[in-house]
Amino acid sequence: MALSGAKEDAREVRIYEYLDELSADLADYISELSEASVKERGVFAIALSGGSLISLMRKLCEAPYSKTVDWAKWYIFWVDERVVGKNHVDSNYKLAKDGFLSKVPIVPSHVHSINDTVSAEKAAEDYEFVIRQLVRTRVISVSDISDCPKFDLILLGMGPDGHIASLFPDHYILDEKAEWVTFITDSPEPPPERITFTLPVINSASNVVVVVTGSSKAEAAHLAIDDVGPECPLSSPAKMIQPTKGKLVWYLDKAAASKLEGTKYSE
Ligand SMILES: O=C(O)[C@H](O)[C@@H](O)[C@H](O)[C@H](O)COP(=O)(O)O
Repeated sequence: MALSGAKEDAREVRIYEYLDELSADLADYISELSEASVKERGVFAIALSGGSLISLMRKLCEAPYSKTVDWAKWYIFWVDERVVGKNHVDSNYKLAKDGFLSKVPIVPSHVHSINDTVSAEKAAEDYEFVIRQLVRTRVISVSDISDCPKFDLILLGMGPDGHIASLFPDHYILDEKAEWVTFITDSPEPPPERITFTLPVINSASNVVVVVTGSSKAEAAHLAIDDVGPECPLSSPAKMIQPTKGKLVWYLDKAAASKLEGTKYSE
């Protein structure tokens, strides 16, 4: 049984006792979003993050999804990436390739990883250019209220400090409004050089899913999800996930949800 609570109309919090159950429901939800998007637009543009998210997506590589998902229509992007070689142990591309992409029949030319041969600044610029081209051809949709790309699904993890993508607390790039993709060279967590989608792009997505597990994230989850008023550090990046028109769903395990207020059981 999952706990769930609709905190606001377009925001839902799903809480699971067991990771296997979380993983199964996550696979089911992603496959539903893929089906809806392919039906509506003919494609599914999905942006991945790193961390434990990839292993929690494992059930998508299994039956029935391995056969039922229209993999040929998937286009893969990264919400954030470490500026290291594609074979480097820190590469989010490598993580996704080893744990997910190599196990499902996604068209290799639909996989859009960063240019790993240039500086962080240039990699961000190049990646934004790639995204702009795909917005032009409508592989990626466009927001009707901003000029931002509208990804069909953005998948995020969250760190114990409340960071999402490579948007860290108190960092000046939280205020970045002009760029779609930006870069940092001073990440508080190694490696220091990263590229990341900016908040306006994350908040323009049709769907945002944040997957958070473990007790070390409980306080950050509470601050991000609950209405904590002045207690909340204003710069909690996870609290800034507020899709303008899209739907936000939090997937939490019991440990990560242990400090949440007022969540009700549902069948
Ligand atoms: O590069 C990073 O800073 C991390 O990969 C980060 O983006 C990750 O998504 C969160 O820290 C959650 O990671 P876990 O789910 O593994 O805790």
